[in-house]
Amino acid sequence: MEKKAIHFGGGNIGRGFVAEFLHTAGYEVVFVDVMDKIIEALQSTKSYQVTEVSDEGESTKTITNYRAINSKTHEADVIKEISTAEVVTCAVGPNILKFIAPVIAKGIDARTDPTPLAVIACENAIGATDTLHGFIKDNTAADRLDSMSDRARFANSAIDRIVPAQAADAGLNVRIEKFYEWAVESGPFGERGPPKIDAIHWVGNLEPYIERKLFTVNTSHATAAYYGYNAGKKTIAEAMRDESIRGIVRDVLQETAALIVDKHEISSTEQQEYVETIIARISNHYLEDSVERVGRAPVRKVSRKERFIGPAAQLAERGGKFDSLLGSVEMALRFQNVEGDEESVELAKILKENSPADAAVRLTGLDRDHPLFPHVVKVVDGVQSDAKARTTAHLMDIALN
Ligand SMILES: NC(=O)C1=CN([C@@H]2O[C@H](COP(=O)(O)OP(=O)(O)OC[C@H]3O[C@@H](n4cnc5c(N)ncnc54)[C@H](O)[C@@H]3O)[C@@H](O)[C@H]2O)C=CC1
Ligand SMILES: O=P(O)(O)OC[C@H]1O[C@](O)(CO)[C@@H](O)[C@@H]1O
Repeated sequence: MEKKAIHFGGGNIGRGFVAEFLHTAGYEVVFVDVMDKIIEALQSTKSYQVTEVSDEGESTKTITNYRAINSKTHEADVIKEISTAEVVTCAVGPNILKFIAPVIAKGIDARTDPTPLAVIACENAIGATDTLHGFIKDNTAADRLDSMSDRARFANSAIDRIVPAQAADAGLNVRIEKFYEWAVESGPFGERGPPKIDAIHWVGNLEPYIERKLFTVNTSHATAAYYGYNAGKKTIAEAMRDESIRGIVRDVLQETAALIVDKHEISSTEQQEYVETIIARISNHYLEDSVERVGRAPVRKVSRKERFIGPAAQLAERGGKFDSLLGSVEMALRFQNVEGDEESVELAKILKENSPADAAVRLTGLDRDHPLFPHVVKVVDGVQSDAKARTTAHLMDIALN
């Protein structure tokens, strides 16, 4: 029988990365999404194209052998598919995991296949599969929990490929960078071993991979996005052409490199080479990547385990330098009320309605006695004071005219 993988989220990374590699590995891919437009497009086509863009030119692959189900309207079909699949992946965004968990839980519960399902969340977050697993357990009957590992195994992953927003007329086709990295824990699959997916680099310990990726790629990318946005730049490539922003990105990466080299078995030479690769990748002018896309969801991005506070907190605990990271936090806090980004509206509200210390707790989740906390409060205070000064100036303007 043909191998089958169920993938939640038919968006950019879903179509342009996960499905591409599942397809190459010989899987039939069943996309699950809640967006009618994406589902209808996937149901009414037999193929779409993934085009890699780099200095070396363009190369296109055709993806076929897929189906699509709308989980909003056809939940029972999704459950049935999961009950007979080998793999479930998702790329829906870390905040959506709780919404896809109930249907996955039902699909897992309905399994009779002796080989456990492999569940791999492909989100930009530390321990995203563990988070999903937690929600799945919450949606499983208590008397079925002990035997769940007979029906499913859960492996965390680190996923890296820049897939910008696509042109309005692109349809299902995706333009992406050539570079990719997909590291997944092998341990959860035990003696039976993980599924055969050649693009995956199976690793015993994921922490060095996910921390190196999140605290280098995503820290630098988001730094360029927030500084770029506040300087009126349109794209990441444009921000990176600005010498001062490029210098700041390098300063931030020096701080995270110190942590990565100190904490993991990665030499400073190796980390420096990685940094150079990442700077070249995020400067790629072949990808039209807007500062708004890369800066999206600022509340998530300033949270405790994420790309700025995560490394800054660890550096503060180790007596390291973290002031450039605080600069990125400040710029992230200034990413407010951006059109189409709900979290940027929520961020503005939190900053308006709370004292500096309370806003710092709500946004970063840092304990008040953490060594980083007073530094973050100072940054929050500065951003709030600027906002108040701008409001006062605006009101005076209205009164005078
Ligand atoms: N775009 C990129 O360069 C990269 C993105 N990622 C991660 O991949 C994830 C997805 O990112 P993108 O593909 O860029 O976003 P996207 O917005 O293009 O795709 C997300 C998809 O999830 C779908 N979705 C939302 N709620 C759903 C639900 N309840 N059930 C099923 N589908 C649902 C959306 O309709 C959309 O099609 C995020 O966690 C992101 O951090 C990771 C590495 C690179
Ligand atoms: O939703 P997030 O965390 O911004 O995830 C997407 C990010 O991941 C990256 O692909 C890096 O792997 C960036 O291109 C992109 O900004």
